[in-house]
Amino acid sequence: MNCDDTDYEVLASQIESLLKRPDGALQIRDEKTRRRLVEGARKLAESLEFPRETYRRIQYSHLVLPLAVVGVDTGVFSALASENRPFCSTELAKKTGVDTQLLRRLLRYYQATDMISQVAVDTYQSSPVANVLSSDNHSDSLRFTHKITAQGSSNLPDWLRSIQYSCPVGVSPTAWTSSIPSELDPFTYLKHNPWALKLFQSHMMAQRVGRKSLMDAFDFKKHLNTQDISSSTFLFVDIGGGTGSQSLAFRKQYSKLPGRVALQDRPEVVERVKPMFANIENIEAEVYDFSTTPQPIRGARVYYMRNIFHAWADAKCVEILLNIKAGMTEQSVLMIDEIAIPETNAKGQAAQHDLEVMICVGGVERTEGQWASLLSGVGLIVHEIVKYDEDYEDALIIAGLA
Ligand SMILES: C[S@@+](CC[C@H](N)C(=O)[O-])C[C@H]1O[C@@H](n2cnc3c(N)ncnc32)[C@H](O)[C@@H]1O
Repeated sequence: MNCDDTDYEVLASQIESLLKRPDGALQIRDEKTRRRLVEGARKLAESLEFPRETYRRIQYSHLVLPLAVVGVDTGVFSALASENRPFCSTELAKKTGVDTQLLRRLLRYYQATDMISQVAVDTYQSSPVANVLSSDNHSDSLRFTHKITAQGSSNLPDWLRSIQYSCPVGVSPTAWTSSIPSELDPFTYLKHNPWALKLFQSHMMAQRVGRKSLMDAFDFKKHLNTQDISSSTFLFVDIGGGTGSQSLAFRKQYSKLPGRVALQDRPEVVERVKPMFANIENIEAEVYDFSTTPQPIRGARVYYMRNIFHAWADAKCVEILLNIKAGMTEQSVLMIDEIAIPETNAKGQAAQHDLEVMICVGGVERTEGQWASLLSGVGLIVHEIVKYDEDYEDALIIAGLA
């Protein structure tokens, strides 16, 4: 027994027996408890490490992403996930065309990093994570991070030195575009590289899987000014709506409300979305540039923007906000669906997103205070900040004309 009364032998045995249970996490029904355990176990594991072990963990972290991409590209993960049974390396080599000797080394790494499990000598089985990595959106999301964000993060030390460690918000080229290198701004680069746009859109969708949905957490009907709504009223304008997931979710959830839903985005994005909207009533997609053009739809009830402002510096956000404000009337609200970072104890997810947008687009995730001052600077007043997913610091910032 230790002096702090914790019997570490017993604790270690309990943890080991929990780990032997198949699908252990699924047995914890209470989500709050599950998340507390995830966070507690992670912190405990890290606090138990000697500094030399932490150093090695950090040093070898660069292997995880490229090796996961190899697992996706070779079809190793999807081959394992195709059946709920173990496979030996020769069978997997036949299925994937990967040399058996190389495959054995890869499989050893995947089991050591818990991407798959090993059930006997030279015998491996899929795991929940390998099953997820086999899905198209997640595979492409990994490829996006590998081909784009990771190029920028490798370049980060040199890039930050080259800008004398100044705050890189709005700095162009970004850590990523200077690594390609490209003179194009990030979104124009995507336009000229359809392969990258496809990966980016998959990344956007995969990032949201399993996260709390705004449509479930927030009752738009309660906040919508539904007076005088007619079939021609614009209810929900999804500015920079991307793949259309939020426009579609809103239309589905409020199918009984009369009125129109519109998605606005760049031409190459609208072109992809239009066929998806073709057979759905009261939903449309139009080309609109929020940087240069005053909002053409006047008096919509909700102007909704998810993950837009974090790509831009304050000066550019002011231009975008003034363009939206030009369309707003007293009946309108602006709803910004983004991270609002707390001043203390920000979660890892939010801190990671902040660096991702810094690297890729020279952007920034803002604190609640930064949101309020940005909006008041253009004559908009924050009515309410609804935090709907504490783990990601996801928030809905609702503002109206001052
Ligand atoms: C990070 S994505 C967010 C997409 C979507 N709102 C979501 O949350 O899934 C940013 C979106 O802004 C669009 N965008 C970038 N610059 C734009 C501009 N000047 N005018 C209109 N849309 C723009 C991009 O094409 C992309 O679809």
